Amino acid sequence: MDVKAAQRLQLSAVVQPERFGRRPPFSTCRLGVSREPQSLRVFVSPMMMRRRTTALEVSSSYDNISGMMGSGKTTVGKIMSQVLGYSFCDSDALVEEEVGGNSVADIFEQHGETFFRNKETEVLHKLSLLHRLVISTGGGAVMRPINWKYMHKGVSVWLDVPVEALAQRIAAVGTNSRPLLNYEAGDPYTRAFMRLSAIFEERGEAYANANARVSLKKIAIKLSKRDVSELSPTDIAIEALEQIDNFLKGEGGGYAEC
Ligand SMILES: Nc1ncnc2c1ncn2[C@@H]1O[C@H](COP(=O)(O)OP(=O)(O)O)[C@@H](O)[C@H]1O
Ligand SMILES: O=C(O)C1=C[C@@H](OP(=O)(O)O)[C@@H](O)[C@H](O)C1
Repeated sequence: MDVKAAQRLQLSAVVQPERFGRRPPFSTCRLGVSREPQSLRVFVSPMMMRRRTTALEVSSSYDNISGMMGSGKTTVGKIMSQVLGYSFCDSDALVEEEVGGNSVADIFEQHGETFFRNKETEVLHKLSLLHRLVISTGGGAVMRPINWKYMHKGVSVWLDVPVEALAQRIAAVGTNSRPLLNYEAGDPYTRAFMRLSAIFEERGEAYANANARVSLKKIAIKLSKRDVSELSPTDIAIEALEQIDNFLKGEGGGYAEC
């Protein structure tokens, strides 16, 4: 994170902006690290556009981010982990590690989707036993109820990004690493758009199981941006942290939405 972005977050003494320049951007996790006490609390004073300095008290020490492929779970999750001083985990990367370093695309090709999904569930189970983590889950993790059992051990955040924006991002980077997207004909944008629309149709309700929904359309309105493409990952991370804060303050009181 650059210094300017850190300043916008108005980080407290606990998370010093100047530390961002010297530390690696985030620390990654490995499965099997020892547990830390659940009571450990992190106090951050980020925020916000309204120049309000709020103490964000994260009493849950495990946050997971869901959302469609390309929604920015990894990009935004790394920023969140840095702000919170947590480790960052990408569940896809852990599945790859468990399957001997094969890429997700190779795992799909060699073993099939069910094998991948079983490994993903195993990884989410293991991660749910750890603390002080921000986890970027694979986009399809929301489909299995058993995964929600694990994801609800912490606070879950849904990054809700319009399909058009997802398709633009994915068309820019290609579909090679995302096996569910790479077999439609047509130009890269149309291909991604068609597949993502169909997948979102199937999954929309499952994403809504998250504790907090971070809608990029709503953030764009709030920040007077013309379009969600004008939002930076930091804008989105800030909103996600605020939504977590809202959820924790009203815990038991339902869904947090921006
Ligand atoms: N807010 C954003 N604006 C523009 N591009 C973004 C944004 N967030 C992520 N991206 C880009 O979109 C692509 C997918 O992001 P990534 O974080 O890998 O998504 P996910 O982990 O949800 O699949 C990457 O190329 C990333 O640089
Ligand atoms: O949506 C999905 O079903 C998938 C999303 C991918 O993760 P990302 O969302 O990180 O791309 C990866 O887990 C796999 O390709 C399947």
